[in-house]
Amino acid sequence: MEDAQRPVVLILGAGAVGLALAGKLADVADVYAACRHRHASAIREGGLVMDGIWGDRTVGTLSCITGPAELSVDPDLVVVTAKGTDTESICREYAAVMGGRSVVTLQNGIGNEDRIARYTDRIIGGTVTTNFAVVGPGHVRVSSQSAPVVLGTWSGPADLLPPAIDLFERAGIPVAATADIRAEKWAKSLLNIAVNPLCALLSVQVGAAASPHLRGVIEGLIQETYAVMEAEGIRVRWRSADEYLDHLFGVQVPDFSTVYPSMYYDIQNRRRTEIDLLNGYVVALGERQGIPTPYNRCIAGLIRFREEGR
Ligand SMILES: NC(=O)c1ccc[n+]([C@@H]2O[C@H](COP(=O)([O-])OP(=O)(O)OC[C@H]3O[C@@H](n4cnc5c(N)ncnc54)[C@H](O)[C@@H]3O)[C@@H](O)[C@H]2O)c1
Ligand SMILES: CC(C)(CO)[C@@H](O)C(=O)[O-]
Repeated sequence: MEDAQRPVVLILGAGAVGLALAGKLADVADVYAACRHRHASAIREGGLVMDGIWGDRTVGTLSCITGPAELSVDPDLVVVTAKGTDTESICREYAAVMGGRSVVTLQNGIGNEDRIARYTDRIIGGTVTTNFAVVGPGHVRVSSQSAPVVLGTWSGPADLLPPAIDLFERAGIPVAATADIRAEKWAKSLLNIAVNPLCALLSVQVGAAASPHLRGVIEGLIQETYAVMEAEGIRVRWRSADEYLDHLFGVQVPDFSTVYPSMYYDIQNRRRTEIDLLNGYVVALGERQGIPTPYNRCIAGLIRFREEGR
């Protein structure tokens, strides 16, 4: 980044995660948020309203754009926070801006970095284990957090990562670097595979995962995911499905017990979900490896049924 003190950051697909991030980064960077008209007009009029654990405040210094023609500067860093269903379309729309730039993705699921790689070869993969929700136009809430943001180089030179870590740190966002971002993406996906589709299907908060009625389903989802990860040579910090399930039920479910996961809002708002990047991805890899994945296949089928608006 040219000016380490006040870089220019472009957030692509600013909704719950992207607007909250933009609000924090605006303290230390000139931030442009590519978002929809309803957010852009509310923020231009009254600023971005944030509440929750990242602070209650109104941010008046955030610039919103609704298309690349409105961007008058060259960003030092691009951060993709669109849903995985929109990765391809938003990258295509902003292709001229992304070319050759350093791009961070904070999206859930597996496969976004490979799509972004069609537009730049300087990619930082990331995970964010925090709950964000859109309260209304130009208003976001950050409710709970279970781990720092984790960033790691996906492709590109060794000097790509430190400025991004430094930027997040200066903005007051808890962040850690990893040498194995591919494993980290899977480690984060375990939580989303376990709770996102169930909470979306049942219209319940994450705490419902502790119910003994759901426990067997979640165990099945995670055991299958571990079998597929093992066949693919992916090793995460929890060495076995049981070790992860202890963390899930002992730490993550309590941390997020009173919030809805992002997929819940997609089903409520009749939008496509990220199921193909989560449970659907496990099913596809299972087919490739000859590993049966009936729990994930069932859950993915139920979500696809709901995506059809039924
Ligand atoms: N919400 C959470 O708590 C949470 C936590 C961790 C990770 N994530 C992940 O972060 C990503 C974003 O999630 P979210 O909850 O912020 O989703 P969101 O739907 O609230 O925000 C994405 C925004 O991008 C906008 N968008 C899409 N294409 C666009 C375009 N071409 N131009 C302008 N705007 C465009 C959408 O309209 C939407 O407002 C997902 O991968 C999600 O799984 C979410
Ligand atoms: C951490 C998480 C489950 C909490 O909201 C998030 O990844 C989500 O909503 O997808």
